Amino acid sequence: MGVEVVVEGLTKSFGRQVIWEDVTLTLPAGEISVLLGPSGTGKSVFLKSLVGLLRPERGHIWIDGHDLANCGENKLYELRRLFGVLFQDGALFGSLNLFDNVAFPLREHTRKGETEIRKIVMEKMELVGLIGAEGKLPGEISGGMRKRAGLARALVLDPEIILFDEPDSGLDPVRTAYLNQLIVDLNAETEATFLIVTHDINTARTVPDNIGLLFRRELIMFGPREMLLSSDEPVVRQFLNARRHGPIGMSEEKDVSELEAEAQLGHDPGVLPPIPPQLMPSENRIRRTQRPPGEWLAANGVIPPVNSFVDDRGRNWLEEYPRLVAAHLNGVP
Ligand SMILES: Nc1ncnc2c1ncn2[C@@H]1O[C@H](COP(=O)(O)OP(=O)(O)OP(=O)(O)O)[C@@H](O)[C@H]1O
Repeated sequence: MGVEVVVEGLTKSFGRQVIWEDVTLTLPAGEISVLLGPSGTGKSVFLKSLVGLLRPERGHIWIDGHDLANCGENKLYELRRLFGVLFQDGALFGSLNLFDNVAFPLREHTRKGETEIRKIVMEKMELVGLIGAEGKLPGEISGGMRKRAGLARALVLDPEIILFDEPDSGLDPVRTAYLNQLIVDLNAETEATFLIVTHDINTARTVPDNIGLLFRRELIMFGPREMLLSSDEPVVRQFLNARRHGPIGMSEEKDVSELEAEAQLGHDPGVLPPIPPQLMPSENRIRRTQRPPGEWLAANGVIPPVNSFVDDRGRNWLEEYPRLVAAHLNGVP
């Protein structure tokens, strides 16, 4: 089971440029969270801060009772081993084949022998669907395969927390759909705590248990998927509807006069589309941390847009989900 990550009052600046201030959130153990935000709002800086590659000025990152933001180098080294990170381009060594790339952390950080290393590498290659490609160099394979190889390498030390920096960048929509399914399946399999930075709205709407949004140097909102997907907050609606109209401007936030001019022209960030069902693991499995659809909405008295939770086969997951759970309890595969 993954570990909980509690971020408290975190602030990061470079010189006089404040990137974000007073960020507070909890990544619940074993759950999938997504972090959204316009370009340049510091999402990558946030991921790097979580693994201790950057040191924030203020605040805490609590993991297993240790404050990663304020600990010494030895403790930091130990805590870092809880993490697996998938960097944007896979961050593979160009001169090593995929096998050696994936084996690298094992050879570097463990005393395991080559037989055991081979067993672990092949197991992870199989998880990401790369069996047969071990001998290829990163330059000989597609971007999607490089991402999967990067993912196999991120998994190789059995991390409790996995960070994904734009796993879908540069992928076509079909490959993105495959990768999203792989992410959900991996979460079911490993039960690690996941944090995904993405610009892909479909990924954000269907994959996570929780969504956060960075804007104006702060975390505007962080909470259950259904909370964000039913939010009235203009910046949330603008982002999730991918609209020009709303507080987010071309390169920075719009000022009050620009927003007033938009309002006079009747432009707004758009109405909320139906909440899609959450992507389920393959083979009708249920993730241990999965919340039933509609749970947050019902608990908070929020009525979702019509046609929410209906999938492309016309099945309503408010009815389908309890059936699936009942089938599991009865041992039906
Ligand atoms: N090491 C650094 N030194 C100085 N400034 C930095 C450093 N790393 C990042 N920045 C600045 O921090 C800001 C946030 O960058 P970051 O890459 O985290 O944004 P992002 O939200 O991930 O953007 P994108 O969505 O475009 O990938 C940028 O203005 C960037 O120039």
